Amino acid sequence: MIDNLSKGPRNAISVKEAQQRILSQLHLGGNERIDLSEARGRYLAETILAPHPYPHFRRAGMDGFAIISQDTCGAQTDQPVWLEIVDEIPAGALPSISLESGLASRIMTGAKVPDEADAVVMFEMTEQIEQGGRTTIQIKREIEPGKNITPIGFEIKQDDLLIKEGTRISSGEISVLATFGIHQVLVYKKPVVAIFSTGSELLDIDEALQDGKIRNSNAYMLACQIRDAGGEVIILDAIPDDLQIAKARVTEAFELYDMVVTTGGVSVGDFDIMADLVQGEELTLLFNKVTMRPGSVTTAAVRGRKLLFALSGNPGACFVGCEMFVRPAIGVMQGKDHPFLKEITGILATDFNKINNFTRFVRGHLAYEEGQVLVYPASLDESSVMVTIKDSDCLIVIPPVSQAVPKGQKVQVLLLDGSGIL
Ligand SMILES: Nc1nc2c(c(=O)[nH]1)N[C@H]1C(S)=C(S)[C@@H](COP(=O)(O)OP(=O)(O)OC[C@H]3O[C@@H](n4cnc5c(N)ncnc54)[C@H](O)[C@@H]3O)O[C@H]1N2
Ligand code: MOO
Ligand SMILES: [Mg+2]
Repeated sequence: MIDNLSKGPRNAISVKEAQQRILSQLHLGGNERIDLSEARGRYLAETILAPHPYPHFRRAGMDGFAIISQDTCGAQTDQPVWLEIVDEIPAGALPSISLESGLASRIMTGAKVPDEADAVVMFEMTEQIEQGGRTTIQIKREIEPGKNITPIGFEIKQDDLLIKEGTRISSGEISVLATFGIHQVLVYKKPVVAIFSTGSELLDIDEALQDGKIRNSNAYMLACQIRDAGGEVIILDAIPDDLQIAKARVTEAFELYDMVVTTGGVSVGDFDIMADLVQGEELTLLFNKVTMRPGSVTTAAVRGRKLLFALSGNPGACFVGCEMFVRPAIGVMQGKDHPFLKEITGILATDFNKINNFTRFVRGHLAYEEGQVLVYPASLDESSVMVTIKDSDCLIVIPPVSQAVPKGQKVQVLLLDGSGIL
């Protein structure tokens, strides 16, 4: 007879407690210097201060004329002032003439303003007239000092904090770094995560369907989630339901990679080998039951400084387990300050009738209606259901309740990638 108790006792702990146990094991990964053009999505491993102010010269904000504003004192429609144009300054060039009262320089947007000028008047506010071999402009109103000039350091002063260590690099950060000539950056190495699926029922995605078997969708779903979280993925061949083979393969993966994520075989079934594997002496179990649904059987263990996440085989549970535990772990290893899914408050758009004794993370989608964030639970939300993951941009948190949660109730909502408001 097969002894299910060999899978060891299961003491359910809360999601928060499970996350804390994981955090306590995590350490920052190594770092590497890479080209800025390769840095999108990476996490900075250094804090960067501004090496110079930005802009670093007084910059014209309009195409027009650099002038001394005092010269326009008293100017009005019937009493224009006349200034002589003595220079032309394209962007990238330097003024070649010092301005004095009565003189103006043509200047283009982005060009350095002559030191003596304190305003730029745009072309449209002037009239150019040739008289006596001189080119002059007529200005019919007073121009205030500073007009259309961006002062030195307007955006950033020298030594200002540019980007803090642990920041994820996206277009805005790339723009800042490029501006300051920081063409290479120190970033955390991406943790290399091995993905194993377990289950003798699994076919690879290019195999023909067979009766009783299914294609291994979880490995590819997980690979996507892990890459989104900033990890590098190695999808390893699926493991049949054989404890000795699984042990050998997982041990090998620990030697080669920074983290191991498995899917399937963590429940109490006769062939649920992961539940036994995490009880082995090389591993220290962190938890094997969490008061959440889906994903109650989510299991985590540590070997040396490396983590093993044994996620459920049920696609819904596998997805949620990865979002709640694997994603934050990868974030922390790259110095991310707030590694957990972002949380907002939303309003439940339909009744939620399932009674739970565990906290439920219900797949759903957000809608903005009349200034409010409404959340719609997915029609099919069981742990085993795969198809509604693609329609979800959030997880609706339904705490343990003994009654249905009515439409209109405020609920906590965790935002998934693609919610558009991350
Ligand atoms: N007697 C009990 N049975 C079950 C319990 C329980 O408490 N007592 N828990 C149920 C819950 S809840 C879940 S969740 C599942 C967890 O199952 P496992 O993690 O052991 O996963 P498997 O048994 O290997 O597979 C479950 C399901 O998922 C399919 N699967 C597995 N791997 C993949 C994959 N890579 N891609 C797509 N689908 C996959 C597998 O074929 C099964 O249908 O246990 C319940 N049972
Ligand atoms: O572990 Mo199961 O997903 O709780 O439903
Ligand atoms: Mg099972």
